[in-house]
Amino acid sequence: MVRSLHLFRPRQVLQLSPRHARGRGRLRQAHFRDHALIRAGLPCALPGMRIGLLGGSFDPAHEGHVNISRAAMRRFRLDRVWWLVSPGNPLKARGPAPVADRIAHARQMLADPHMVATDIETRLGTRMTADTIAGLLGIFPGVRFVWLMGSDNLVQFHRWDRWRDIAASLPIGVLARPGSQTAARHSVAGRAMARARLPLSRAGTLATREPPAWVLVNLPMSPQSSTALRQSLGAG
Ligand SMILES: Nc1ncnc2c1ncn2[C@@H]1O[C@H](COP(=O)(O)OP(=O)(O)OP(=O)(O)O)[C@@H](O)[C@H]1O
Ligand SMILES: O=C(O)c1ccc[n+]([C@@H]2O[C@H](COP(=O)([O-])O)[C@@H](O)[C@H]2O)c1
Repeated sequence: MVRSLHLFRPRQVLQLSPRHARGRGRLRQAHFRDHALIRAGLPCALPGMRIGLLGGSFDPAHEGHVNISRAAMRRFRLDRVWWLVSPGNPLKARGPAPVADRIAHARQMLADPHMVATDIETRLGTRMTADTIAGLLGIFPGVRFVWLMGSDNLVQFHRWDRWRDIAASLPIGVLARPGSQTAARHSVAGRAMARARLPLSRAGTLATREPPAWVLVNLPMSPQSSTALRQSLGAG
């Protein structure tokens, strides 16, 4: 574990340097003071590995998250899926449960060693996905990251900070969620990225595609949601 990382304040840790603008995409790769130090507290990843990043509040984690992670591994031929348990969604007014509690519960949900629940955003001091991705691209050069999201997230993706830069920086795998596939296809981001959409038959190549590239896959869907779980816990 990286203890000394917490001595840095987030702004000091993440410095987006123009000199680091090269790379696969348009997000400037983050220049961290000490990549080795930060990497020591993160999961291991080697150049060439295909890693899916599932960002979320996980408040709490549920079978729907596990279901799409398994599907993403299989359909996009990923080596790993990392859950990025968010310190707090920038678009959600209500703050989630403490991040340590959410991570502990998320880890209990995961039995597959190829999937890990991480506190990467807490370690990097990032909240905006664009900053998190810039950080990871800088720390893990050569790793083929894929951003994963449920189709409900694509519907409001155009409200995310620098969403076009995110789409230009890594491929995106969208997994069907009940009730939102059509809205996702017709969303602002879905229409803006229409020409970069891959046919389903190419989903297995997603991780090696130059961004922008995305695909929407169907799967046996799970109706689970954290909101419903919180409500049933509240009612209980
Ligand atoms: N049942 C599901 N099917 C498909 N995708 C899902 C499902 N549940 C969550 N996701 C996706 O997982 C990611 C993280 O979701 P999140 O942690 O917000 O869970 P949630 O159930 O959507 O929570 P909430 O109800 O609080 O909004 C998002 O990309 C979301 O679209
Ligand atoms: O960067 C942004 O502007 C942004 C806005 C909304 C959501 N996100 C990310 O989207 C992911 C899903 O969030 P959530 O709360 O719907 O689980 C999570 O990683 C958030 O940090 C990111």
